[in-house]
Amino acid sequence: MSKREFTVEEVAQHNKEGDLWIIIDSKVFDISRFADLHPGGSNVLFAEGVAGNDATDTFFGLHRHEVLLRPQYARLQIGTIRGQEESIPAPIPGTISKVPYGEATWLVDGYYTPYYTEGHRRFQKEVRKFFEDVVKPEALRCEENGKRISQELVGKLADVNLVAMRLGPGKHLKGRTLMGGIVKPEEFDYFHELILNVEMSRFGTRGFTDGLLNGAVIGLPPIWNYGSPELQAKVVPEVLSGKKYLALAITEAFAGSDVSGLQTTAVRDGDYWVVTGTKKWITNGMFADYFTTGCKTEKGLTVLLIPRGEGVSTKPIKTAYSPTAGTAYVTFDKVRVPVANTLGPVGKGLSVILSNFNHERWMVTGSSVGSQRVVVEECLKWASQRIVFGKPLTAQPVIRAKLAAMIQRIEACQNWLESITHQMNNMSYDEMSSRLAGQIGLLKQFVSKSGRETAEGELLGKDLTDR
Ligand code: HEM
Repeated sequence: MSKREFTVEEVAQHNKEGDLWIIIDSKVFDISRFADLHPGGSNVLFAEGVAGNDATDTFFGLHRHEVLLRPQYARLQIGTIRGQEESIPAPIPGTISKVPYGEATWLVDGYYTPYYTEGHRRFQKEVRKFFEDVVKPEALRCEENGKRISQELVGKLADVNLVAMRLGPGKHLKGRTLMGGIVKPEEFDYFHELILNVEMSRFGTRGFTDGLLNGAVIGLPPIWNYGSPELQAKVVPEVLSGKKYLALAITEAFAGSDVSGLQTTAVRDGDYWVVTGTKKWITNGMFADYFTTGCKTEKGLTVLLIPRGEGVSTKPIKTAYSPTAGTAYVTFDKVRVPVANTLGPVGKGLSVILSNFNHERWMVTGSSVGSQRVVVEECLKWASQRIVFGKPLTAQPVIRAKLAAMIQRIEACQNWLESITHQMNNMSYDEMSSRLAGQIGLLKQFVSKSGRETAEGELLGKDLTDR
């Protein structure tokens, strides 16, 4: 950026086509050539009070601050106004938002928490930085172009042991360096994991967040909880190191949460199962090397680990979010799967699948809470900044009521989620399965509904409409 200094009078000379400067918050921009490319049209830039003038208020009434930070626009700045200082500093990536309700209370100065320690705070800082610096640029790109996560990024996730951490506390973390060593494996708890789930959802890239190896996160627990030691020794390291990809294949056109209605069938033939059927909405399925698959057998539901190979085919499903998630329709056509790939007892697949749902559902609520928090922050920022009818949007009571409803929802979700996370920290896997399944299921439903209502800016109940 140029260090040149100008006076207001000097800038005022440049107020015509081919020679157009403006001032935004003490910075001088030469927009002579940009004017024709301006997404808001060139006319507005030649208006009185804009061309050659200080257009700070007009600019911030129409644009997000981030516009000025984009490299193609930042380079339009040619200097600053002598004696003036910037009064609207750009948000610093990775730092705690100053927007009210823009962060969970435990991150805000002056508030207290019974759950998070200094260690969690250090971890959160590191994780936010990692996601901002390492993950965000690719997240934004892939969400847009629909391409799957790159092997290079997967390598970086493996370096910090991201997938291993996203599987929660446990023996699988032993001997691993977590996030550069900021937390010891034996200290890692569900609040650390919650921090990861929240932080990874802050870029508004919903498809990419699922593409960020969610298939492994939900598909691996049945392998290490129920797979043979040989199967675990082969598959777990491949997946955690990012060399192989995994997807959980339960849902079918015939059955979703109604797991007992699955129709994909596995029939024994010597040392093999022969699997035939289809699976739908399989996250990461397009690039998965293995499928943790729910099958119907003569003795009841059974879970099998099916490697991609002869008879396995995947095709993309068009979803409401980005194809970067790799959502697939999977077909198994007489696929021969070694009996050694059976996960858990034959006929006991329902409990293998259902016990896995708790963690998955809890994880989903964490990422939804992360996304909703960002929506609240963005809406508060924009509603304070955007001028309509000569006033900021926040001057309109209906907008304030919408914001209040959003805040009520996010705080309720956050607090319930933290309370359940605290229970998880103090329970065994089996206790969680028996005591928290109801709580977690209800929480997930509540948080998802809240997410939709917040995204649509719904008011709370009918209170206001009735009046
Ligand atoms: C360095 C100066 C400027 C840059 C880099 C810039 C850039 C942009 C960009 C990228 C957009 C697309 C929307 C967005 O991404 O937010 C936009 C829209 C717009 N800009 Fe600018 N702009 C500048 C100055 C101005 C000024 C001084 C005005 C004054 C009237 C203006 C008026 C508008 C309008 C009316 C729109 C359309 C907004 C809408 O559709 O809601 N811009 N501008």
